Amino acid sequence: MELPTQFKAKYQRLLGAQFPAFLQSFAEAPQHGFRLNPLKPPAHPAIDQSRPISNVPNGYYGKVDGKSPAHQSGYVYSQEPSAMLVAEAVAPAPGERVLDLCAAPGGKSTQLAALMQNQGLLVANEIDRGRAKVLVENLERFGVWNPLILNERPDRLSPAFPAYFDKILVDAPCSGEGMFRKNPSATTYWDADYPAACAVRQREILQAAVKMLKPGGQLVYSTCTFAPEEDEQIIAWLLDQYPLELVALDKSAGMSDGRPEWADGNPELQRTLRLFPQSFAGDGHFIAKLQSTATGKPVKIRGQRSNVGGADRKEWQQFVAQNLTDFKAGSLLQFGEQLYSFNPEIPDLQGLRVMLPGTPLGTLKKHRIEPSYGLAMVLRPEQVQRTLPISYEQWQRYVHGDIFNTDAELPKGWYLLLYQQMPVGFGKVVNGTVKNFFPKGLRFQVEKG
Ligand SMILES: C[S@@+](CC[C@H](N)C(=O)[O-])C[C@H]1O[C@@H](n2cnc3c(N)ncnc32)[C@H](O)[C@@H]1O
Repeated sequence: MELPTQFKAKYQRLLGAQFPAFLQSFAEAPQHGFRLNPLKPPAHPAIDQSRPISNVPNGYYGKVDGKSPAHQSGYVYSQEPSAMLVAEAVAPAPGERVLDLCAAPGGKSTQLAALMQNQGLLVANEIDRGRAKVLVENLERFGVWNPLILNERPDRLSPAFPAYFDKILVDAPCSGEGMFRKNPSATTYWDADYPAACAVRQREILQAAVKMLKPGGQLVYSTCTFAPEEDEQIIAWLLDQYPLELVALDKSAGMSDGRPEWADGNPELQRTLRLFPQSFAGDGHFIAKLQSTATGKPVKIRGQRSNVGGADRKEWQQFVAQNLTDFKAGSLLQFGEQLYSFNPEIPDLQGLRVMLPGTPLGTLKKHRIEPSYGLAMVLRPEQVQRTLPISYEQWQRYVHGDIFNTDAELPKGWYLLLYQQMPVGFGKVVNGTVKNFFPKGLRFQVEKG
């Protein structure tokens, strides 16, 4: 790979003796990783789990097929190995209010939800609408319960969530130097001034983030760049501007301390974490964890109210009685024909660009409900009255959007389709045929191997 001359000169100066190994790392193949999903009941997809990633309980080196049943049903999530350490640094507890401010495509949000054991409130925001759609798909497939997914600028978000969150992650847009070997085209828009330009945007995002942090809450900031302007220098600025202090991050073999000498010399900057590809098997990353030392009372905000009328509520209750067992939705919300379960802790959504207010339950049709894919993704097989095990060939037909035949004796109704015990979506059985309800926008063809 051809690295920009000024990039090489900069890191030769900063890294000194470590520079040759750093440079050599760009010639090596990028690492791949995946996480198993602890929110889903244990299944045994044939996935090689022989190479665990340090400090990431469900993370492994290796590649998973994006067109496999394990991926489609949300049992695995592909993610770059270094990136997995970020959510581990956030370490949210079940029940907390957590914001992932720059969230798409959703690697860290899915991991945060897993660490929260689907309890509490996860707000995932993404400024870019196209990317926010992918975020919705990924959180839905992973089975995240009642996530609030927004498509907002950070400065428009902060008035809605004043001093609200226990934990905030800012996985900032950055110059992406740490990903050059995975994405060599990123080198073409790099120039010596690019990191400083990125830092301006990072400070704007952080100004909004700090306003949303509860007194005593924690903020994690991460980038996938080596640039001190976007890493230690941003943290030095935060410490200077706000009542925040650095929390030391756990480091195991191959993980490095932050470099105070690359910012204002504050020795506390060593508490941040750097991942260099010459010493850690993953891309370049920087992570810092800050604790608010502010004091103050929580601000009262107006909560979102349920807007579902008696008849539609009854329709949903009837669907539950006829199809589910031991399932409790949160508060109910209706957008158009769509019915959602939402977390009653969320603020009034008026004026916010909402991508998903919670878990999609179904579409309200005349006197019936069509269950959604999102509902299938949060259900365990034992929570459904009728399940239908399907073969690999039937699964291929299902994700392609085709109908397929089944036992002609099966009673008519909604069935949660299971491939090797993994729920893959709903189908409606009518006279020995399984009608396909796999969402049109997600359909794909599995290539013949
Ligand atoms: C490093 S990526 C996030 C990756 C994500 N956290 C994950 O783990 O999948 C940074 C994100 O910030 C978004 N972004 C770009 N400009 C932004 C801005 N001004 N404010 C907030 N987010 C921004 C980008 O669209 C991008 O999705």
